[in-house]
Amino acid sequence: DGNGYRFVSRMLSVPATSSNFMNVTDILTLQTILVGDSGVGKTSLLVQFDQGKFIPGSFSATVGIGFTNKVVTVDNINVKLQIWDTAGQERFRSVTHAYYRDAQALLLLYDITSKSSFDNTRAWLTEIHEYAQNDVVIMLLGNKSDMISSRMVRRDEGERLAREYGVPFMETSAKTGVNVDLVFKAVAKELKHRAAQLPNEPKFHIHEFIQTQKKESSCCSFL
Ligand SMILES: Nc1nc2c(ncn2[C@@H]2O[C@H](COP(=O)(O)OP(=O)(O)OP(=O)(O)O)[C@@H](O)[C@H]2O)c(=O)[nH]1
Repeated sequence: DGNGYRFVSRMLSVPATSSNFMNVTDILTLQTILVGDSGVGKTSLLVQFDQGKFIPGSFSATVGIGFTNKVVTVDNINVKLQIWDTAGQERFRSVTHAYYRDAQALLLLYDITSKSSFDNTRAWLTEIHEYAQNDVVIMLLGNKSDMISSRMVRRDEGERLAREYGVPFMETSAKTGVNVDLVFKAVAKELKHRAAQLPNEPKFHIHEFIQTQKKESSCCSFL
């Protein structure tokens, strides 16, 4: 429909009852896109979310763009997340811009061990504002939170930047899986509530949800 949300109804061999109707027949398809500098861990985050695993030491930069479909259940509704994994390298930028427009959610990653990847989030945000929809859900993610001894960006710096951007923030680790499921769950919940708000359903607040659910690794206050 005009909102860019697609509902797919499947034929059922079992009769739909009021209790199973929403979660069996309706799939809400939502597009999410991962952006950020090359090497921040976009592909690794997606692999961890999709397959629950991390392949260490194998950095092969994404060429162009790829996608993964993953169904998550949110408030009894199956939400199909179509997650686009973009190449961080500059030379693929024009390819990936074309995908911003169709995204309902956009995850902007930096690497907590790389100050430049953090500084570059400003440039990424400028691109996002230029190419993405105005109401796109944006989340700022500081990835590689397991690499405590190499940390170059303090957690409070990430928090401050996210406040400035007016977007939710989390530190994640594609290696250990910390907060990875939560990222996608929060996105799916936010988008589901926007697309299908039931009459008596309380409003969903993504900032509060993340604040209460996220796990925080010990941060290096001496930095
Ligand atoms: N320790 C640690 N290493 C990570 C983490 N996430 C990614 N890595 C490593 O960082 C390197 C780059 O990860 P990728 O997932 O390929 O990065 P990318 O952002 O997809 O890179 P491009 O495809 O070039 O844009 C790989 O060697 C990963 O193993 C993490 O959370 N912790």
